[in-house]
Amino acid sequence: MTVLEDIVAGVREDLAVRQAQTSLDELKERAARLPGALECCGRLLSEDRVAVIAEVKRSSPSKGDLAPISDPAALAEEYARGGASAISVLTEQRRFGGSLADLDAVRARVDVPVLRKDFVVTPYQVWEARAHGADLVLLIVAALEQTVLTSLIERVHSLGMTALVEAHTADEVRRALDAGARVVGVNARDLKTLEVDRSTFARLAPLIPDDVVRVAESGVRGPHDVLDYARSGAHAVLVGEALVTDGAPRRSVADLVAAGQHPALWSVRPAAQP
Ligand SMILES: O=P(O)(O)OC[C@@H](O)[C@@H](O)c1c[nH]c2ccccc12
Repeated sequence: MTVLEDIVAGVREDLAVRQAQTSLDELKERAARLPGALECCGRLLSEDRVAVIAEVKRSSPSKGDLAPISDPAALAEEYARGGASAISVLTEQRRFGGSLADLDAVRARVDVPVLRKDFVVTPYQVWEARAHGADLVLLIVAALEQTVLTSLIERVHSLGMTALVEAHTADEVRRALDAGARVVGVNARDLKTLEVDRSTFARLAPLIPDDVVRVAESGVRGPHDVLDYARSGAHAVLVGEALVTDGAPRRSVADLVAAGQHPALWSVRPAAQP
């Protein structure tokens, strides 16, 4: 069994417990009472800077506990003040220590778009995301059959949210695009082995057309990695560990945002020139 299969098996067990507690109709009623999801593609596609998506991440299967996050909403607020374009909240419990309560807390505090980061394999989880105020939902190509991927993307979009469709290989990028993804994330980490290879984004980005948002995920240690990803065509970067393990999240995000506006990017991003 790969790490990914193992995680998804645990997610399905936890999901069965929640489904027994909260019916789909209840989720739909909750979702109907909320303001609509925020538009995300335009924000992330802005041509004059690289958008930073900052992640609330307590632990990871590869590193174990990363940081004690006593107040996820306060952390998210610091990210937003530092200039984050969106906040990613891990809601997977067993390996990442997250929860829907973390998503609720963050949603209540910030005005920027919020991403539900989990191993979504059923429409119920998409409704959950919306009922808890998410604007974006992660869908991992490697965890989904093509027909399921296509229908989950349609479901996310039909609820007014945006799907961040994650790929790690050329074949997965093609599947994401075939399935209708408007935002494609290239994860430098192979979820089957947990190994990180930062060159993955540069190899796969050319397969993603310009009107699709290209997100570089994982492995950003600091501003130089943002610059590298941006030079390879990233519209946005998704950063977790480096932000939660450093004591100054607002400044760290601001440094990444500044790197994404660096003059060295003017040649690859003509629209950024003054
Ligand atoms: O902590 P990092 O290396 O900055 O990575 C963040 C994010 O990309 C990573 O958490 C992630 C990317 N895809 C995922 C899918 C599930 C869980 C987690 C992830």
